[in-house]
Amino acid sequence: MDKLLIRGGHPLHGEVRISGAKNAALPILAATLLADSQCYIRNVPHLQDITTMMVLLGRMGVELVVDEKLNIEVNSNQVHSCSAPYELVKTMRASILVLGPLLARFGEAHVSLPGGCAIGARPVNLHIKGLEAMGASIQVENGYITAKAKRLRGARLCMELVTVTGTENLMMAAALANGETVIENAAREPEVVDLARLLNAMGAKIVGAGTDTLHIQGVETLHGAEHEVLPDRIESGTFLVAAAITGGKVRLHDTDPSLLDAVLFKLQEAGATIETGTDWIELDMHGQRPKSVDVYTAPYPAFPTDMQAQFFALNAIADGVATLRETIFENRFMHALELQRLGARIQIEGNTAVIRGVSELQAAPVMATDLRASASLVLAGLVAKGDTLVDRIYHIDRGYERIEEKLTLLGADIRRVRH
Ligand SMILES: CC(=O)N[C@H]1[C@@H](OP(=O)(O)OP(=O)(O)OC[C@H]2O[C@@H](n3ccc(=O)[nH]c3=O)[C@H](O)[C@@H]2O)O[C@H](CO)[C@@H](O)[C@@H]1O
Ligand SMILES: C=C(OP(=O)(O)O)C(=O)O
Repeated sequence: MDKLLIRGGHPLHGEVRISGAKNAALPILAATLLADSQCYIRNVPHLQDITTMMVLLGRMGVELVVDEKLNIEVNSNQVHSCSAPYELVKTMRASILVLGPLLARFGEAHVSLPGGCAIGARPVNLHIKGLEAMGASIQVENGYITAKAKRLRGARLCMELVTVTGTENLMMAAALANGETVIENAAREPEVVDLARLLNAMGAKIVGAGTDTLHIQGVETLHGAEHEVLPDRIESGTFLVAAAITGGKVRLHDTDPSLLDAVLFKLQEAGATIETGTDWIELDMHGQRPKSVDVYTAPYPAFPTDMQAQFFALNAIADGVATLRETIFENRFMHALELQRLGARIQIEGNTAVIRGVSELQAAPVMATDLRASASLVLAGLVAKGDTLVDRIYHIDRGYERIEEKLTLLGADIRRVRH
């Protein structure tokens, strides 16, 4: 099994290109199920989750042609199966995103329940409830969701809580429903907006993406379209923390600073100088140790839960005491125990962690438990004294494209080893 071996102590300097966003590319690939002609998707990141989504679509009969840059041509006119089997869904929760499109276009879907994961229970009850309100008949049996609907009908949906993939699933379903759907308390994440952009290019009538109320006028058919996936704001944030934690200076290209306000404010509070242009961000830490910063996660545009673990690592070596509150997932502090193995001083009570920064971390073997937890261990490894070996990095490969190559370009001493 692959591991990452990191020798800490090298401030990062240089430039790095940011990939397309995993959390936008996944719903976008699922949305191609809705089109009756070819879609062409550019800037797709090269990630394990993308491969899983392509395998899943391929099993249904979707034709995918991928070039060497991972631009993808997708044609879903030969779909012969509306099933998403457990063996694929269990490796990637985002497989649930095929439920809405399959039901809306083909009238049926048989999708494995994704189950919980390390960061929380993550039920999909609100996806199901929304589709039922749109007229679907749904049964949950033997670990599978079986949904049927001759044609979905528009409905007024008031979401009990803000759910990103829930909003995406219902928006895709509503695009082909009969009549108008209104989604209140919708997720405002940039990835939802990117998906709406593709759907509208396919002929959908969606108004309000990026606000908490979506109006979707259903249409009879959707056609193919071209789309460029937006930059990954979480990969961007992770590389900025890598620069900040090591006291370095890094410029990100092909990113979008406007998607990262909450994270950039926190990095400035930690002592970084930040400059931005339309598609670049430069962070300079001037060789200084970061100052502790409090973090409170909440739906966009507040501070993203997907950056909480990275700021945990930053605070572990910062000057001061920080309080981190995780409000989205009930079990997203799994990295804390591993960071403690590196010498971090952490106290946890419920959804709140108090981190007393230490001036130095000590290397140790550590184990990744989920995607962003692995990122936090890599970040800590970049500053820990000695060689940190990060195990179970298949988690990191789900969401970071060639992370060790990109960090090496910035001067980190990191390599993939097989033990
Ligand atoms: C592929 C993708 O885009 N993943 C992102 C998406 O996950 P995902 O869409 O799964 O996360 P949600 O926004 O749905 O989850 C938010 C909260 O709502 C709860 N909930 C959700 C749906 C539901 O039917 N019932 C329910 O109770 C969840 O358990 C969680 O506590 O948004 C999360 C929150 O920004 C991010 O961390 C993930 O990276
Ligand atoms: C939690 C994440 O992803 P997923 O929803 O795919 O598990 C993430 O990207 O941090």
